Amino acid sequence: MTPRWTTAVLDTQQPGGLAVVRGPDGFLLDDNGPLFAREWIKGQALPVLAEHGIGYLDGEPVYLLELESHTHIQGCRWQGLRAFMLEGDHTLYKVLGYAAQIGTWSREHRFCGSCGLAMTQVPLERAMYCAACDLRSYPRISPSMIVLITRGDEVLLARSPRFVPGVYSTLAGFAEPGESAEECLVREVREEVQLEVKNIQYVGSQCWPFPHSMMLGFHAEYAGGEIVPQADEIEDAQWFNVHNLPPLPASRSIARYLIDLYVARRLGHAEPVLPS
Ligand SMILES: NC(=O)C1=CN([C@@H]2O[C@H](COP(=O)(O)OP(=O)(O)OC[C@H]3O[C@@H](n4cnc5c(N)ncnc54)[C@H](O)[C@@H]3O)[C@@H](O)[C@H]2O)C=CC1
Ligand SMILES: [Mg+2]
Ligand SMILES: [Zn+2]
Repeated sequence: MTPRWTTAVLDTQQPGGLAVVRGPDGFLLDDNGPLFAREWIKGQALPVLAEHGIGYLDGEPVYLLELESHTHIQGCRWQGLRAFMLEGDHTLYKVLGYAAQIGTWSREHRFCGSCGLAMTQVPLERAMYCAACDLRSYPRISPSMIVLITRGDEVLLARSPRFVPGVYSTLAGFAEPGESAEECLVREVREEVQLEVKNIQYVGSQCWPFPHSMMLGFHAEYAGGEIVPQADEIEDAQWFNVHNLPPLPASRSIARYLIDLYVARRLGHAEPVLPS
């Protein structure tokens, strides 16, 4: 089956196609959603910072207009990417998640990080270029590990002060230079709860465009220690029985998948599918 959405670098000199519009408050949307006829929306005198051709949706070319500032358009409103992740059509969320990462990168790479001069878009490549330094900057992706730690019928879940009240999730953290995903896992688990783990198994990965994480999902077994939550980062961490779980993260997150997968295996239920 042909995928409905494929990413591609498109020539912005070509007319036509569809456009998504991103500003400081998320994506623009009207009653038909966040995809606009490109020529029409470009005629609305928007404060466009950058335009990128991002791919094909059902065969139609799709472009991103990244705006300089907030703007009002009659009959339209703004919605953040998280709301599309929670409620929207999955393919549309993939389009917008990709657009958000390209928009963030393009906004943050207008100037060369080495010499400070303005950078230009490289035609037909997803890169910004500084001619003075002969330097290309590509979209940033930040590898992050995420792990479900288990002890028989119990799973270790924790709360960050940033979470929705009541929700508990798996431990996660950004990889640092010089470490493998497994080393990152061992370090983050020690830092966040002071536990030791064994039998580390890679489970799967997920793009997490908030703003540019690549989640590498693992399962690990408890090997020792008492839970000591990290000050400021971890509000609470507990062992929960698989029959008595607290409110969990959104169903499209790999955090939720890691929990659901373990519970399904433990209870002999059908296994969930990892959301891309
Ligand atoms: N898809 C999912 O199911 C989940 C995704 N996540 C994501 O995983 C990522 C890491 O999780 P956290 O616990 O927040 O990380 P963390 O435990 O490493 O702590 C966050 C801190 O890392 C630093 N930081 C921020 N951006 C960084 C970067 N690009 N590289 C290195 N350090 C950075 C900052 O000091 C920040 O306060 C986040 O993007 C988070 O949104 C977290 C949980 C669930
Ligand atoms: Mg963390
Ligand atoms: Zn430069």
